[in-house]
Amino acid sequence: MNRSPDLNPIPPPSLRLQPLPHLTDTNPKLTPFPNPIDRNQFYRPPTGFYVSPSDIVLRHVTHDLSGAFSSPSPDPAYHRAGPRKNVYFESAQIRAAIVSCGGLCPGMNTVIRELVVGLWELYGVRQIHGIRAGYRGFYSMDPIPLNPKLVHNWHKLGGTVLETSRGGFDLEKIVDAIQHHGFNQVYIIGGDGTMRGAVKIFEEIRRRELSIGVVGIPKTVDNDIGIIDRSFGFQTAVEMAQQAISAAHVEAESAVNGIGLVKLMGRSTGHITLHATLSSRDVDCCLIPEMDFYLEGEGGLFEFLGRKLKENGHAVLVVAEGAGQDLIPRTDKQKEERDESGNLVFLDVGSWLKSELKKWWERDHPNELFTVKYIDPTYMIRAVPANATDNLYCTLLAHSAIHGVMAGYTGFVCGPINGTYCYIPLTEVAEAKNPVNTDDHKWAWVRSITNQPDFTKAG
Ligand SMILES: Nc1ncnc2c1ncn2[C@@H]1O[C@H](COP(=O)(O)OP(=O)(O)OP(=O)(O)O)[C@@H](O)[C@H]1O
Ligand SMILES: O=P(O)(O)OC[C@H]1O[C@](O)(CO)[C@@H](O)[C@@H]1O
Ligand SMILES: [Mg+2]
Repeated sequence: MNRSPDLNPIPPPSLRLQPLPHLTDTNPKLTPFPNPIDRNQFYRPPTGFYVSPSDIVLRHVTHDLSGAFSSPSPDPAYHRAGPRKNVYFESAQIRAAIVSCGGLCPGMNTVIRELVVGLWELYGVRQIHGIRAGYRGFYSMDPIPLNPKLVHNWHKLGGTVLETSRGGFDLEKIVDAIQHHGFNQVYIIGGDGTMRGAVKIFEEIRRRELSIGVVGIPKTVDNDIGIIDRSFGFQTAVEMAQQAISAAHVEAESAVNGIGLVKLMGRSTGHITLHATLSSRDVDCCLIPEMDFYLEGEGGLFEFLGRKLKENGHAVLVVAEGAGQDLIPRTDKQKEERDESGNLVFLDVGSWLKSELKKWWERDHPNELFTVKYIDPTYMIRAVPANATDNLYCTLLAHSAIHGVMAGYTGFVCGPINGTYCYIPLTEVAEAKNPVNTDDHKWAWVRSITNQPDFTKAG
């Protein structure tokens, strides 16, 4: 790790600045150049335009002055993102590669577009290539040359024009292909799995002592990546989920003993479900993977829904796809089933709940009307273009990534921490998870809105 005070300054003892890998760690002979933005007619950098390595962002901005909850270890701090006075690449020598991996997320195309436009306009890069269909595309398909004209309207499109895939991670073949094509900047857009793969690519590139910058741009509609404030596309997805919840509410309200059931994305985290619940106010019960629940008996889901139907005549239930997976009966084959990336394949908690609800009602209220309307908007909430806020976020992310790579940093991720864009070591992001904290005020707020049980009594 480059400990030169120029690149990784020594912070005061109360802070722990997370050092960033730099190309000069493995190639100390690399020399910096003045940033070509100096010559950019639109920017003409004013004083204070460039960010210096001593500009840092604190991970925690809230502090307890009483000291009751203060931690004895120093607070983590991160390098602030932004253009640096010096860069480690000559524009004409740059060959950049952009790849998108994993599931879709609103804003992927915006990030790609802005990487292309930013590299081209800010730094005069002309060799920019898109890698098709995720990691496997490095070694199995020809790269696509990209330019601002080609990508100019991509931010209006959902999905990823470059295409994406799961699986296909072959480290040797990927790094061989990066070398073969002469790429010296690699921009990797993806979720937690992608970031774990990016760490391996970064480490292999270091092992081979190649001067190639690797940056991860965290993409996860589930918002399951830690440290950063939130992932791009998440807000768009929450907004889309509102439509499904509203429809479920209308359907439930218009039936006798109507239940509106909505399943939302969220493999291991319930952020979409939680935020959609809090914004909608139509939800009577919110089930997330971080919280166990049970159906029968005192304090169970059926008892609660029965009470809601009696009081209001209808109820709306929103469930994250990863919730209740332990309750759904599985065959031995289903227990082993994984997708191409090794993620466990989930059973449909919505269909299962719908069928269990019907069985319960027929058993306990055989002569009363009852309706469950199940809405599964799964792909609709992520296959849309980003909203305005997410679009802006994607642009700033892409530009932050470019500035960091140009400055010679590598093996890092960019993202907002407390509203300020930062560079975070890739290894740290690949390990950090972001579960919903069911002990904090937000979850308490959900429970106060819904009055749902805490499911702590034995089922
Ligand atoms: N531990 C790992 N090491 C190397 N590569 C990995 C690892 N985990 C996942 N990958 C690769 O990363 C890519 C994307 O992984 P995955 O399908 O899990 O999606 P993701 O990046 O987590 O995105 P999301 O979950 O948001 O859809 C795949 O090509 C997969 O093979
Ligand atoms: O069907 P696909 O493309 O594998 O994606 C589904 C998964 O992708 C995600 O959106 C992100 O991991 C999960 O919520 C969901 O389980
Ligand atoms: Mg994932």
